[in-house]
Amino acid sequence: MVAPTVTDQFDPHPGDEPDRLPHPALVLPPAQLAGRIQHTLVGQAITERQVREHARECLEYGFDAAIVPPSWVWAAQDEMRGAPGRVGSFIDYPHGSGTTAGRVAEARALVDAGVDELDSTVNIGYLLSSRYDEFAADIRAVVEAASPVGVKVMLELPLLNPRQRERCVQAAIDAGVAFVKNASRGAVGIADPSTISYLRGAVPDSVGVKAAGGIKTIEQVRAVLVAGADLVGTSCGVRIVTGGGPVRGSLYSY
Ligand SMILES: O=C[C@H](O)COP(=O)(O)O
Repeated sequence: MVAPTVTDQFDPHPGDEPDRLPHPALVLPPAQLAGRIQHTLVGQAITERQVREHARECLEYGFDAAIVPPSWVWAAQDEMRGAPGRVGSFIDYPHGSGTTAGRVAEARALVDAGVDELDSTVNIGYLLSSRYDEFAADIRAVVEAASPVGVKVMLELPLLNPRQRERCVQAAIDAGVAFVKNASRGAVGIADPSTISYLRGAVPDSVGVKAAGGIKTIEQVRAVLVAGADLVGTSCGVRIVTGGGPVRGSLYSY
């Protein structure tokens, strides 16, 4: 599930000294970074028409996956039937304050529905209450329920102090997550390169890093990829790769 790094797929001058080359994320045109973007549709009033349009956009621009609300996975899958696109969804979004039993049931239902990708909130309230065992057990339960689909956990790092960040990341690693993600959405905090770089340094190479939260420009995408992100989650994928289109996203809708 861990994607190869951007560097793996780009060698503009074979034989040159690698350290003399700019990072590929800085020089590739926006359309060629679409494969790093998880095209995300979140919100309270999402309609079938929007989900189907979102799935078509995923195919048209070559995004890594279309991420849609749990109840709409079937519609995205239907729209992408026969095409190589991948469909993902999210668990207990956006707050992560549901019961472990409910989150486990949601994970199982989504896996049974055939999702390719799963992002999960974590119960950050447990962590902030120093209930570390409950916090870790909840992540483990979701990871086990989702298997064999890997889980990306949204760690809500902007809400945590440095010690809490360490505990949070370690619990995710110990639970066997596939990816760590800095935050669930822009309303929690805008993804910034220093946080992504922290995450990249805190997890082993076998764990991917996804940057998300208020990413609305190609410059932001380039910056988080250079900082070590493997994937970028954003509600503004089309705008980012085309330079036009509406600004969307949880930053404004929550
Ligand atoms: O993983 C993707 C996030 O939900 C997108 O956050 P955003 O709505 O702030 O772009």
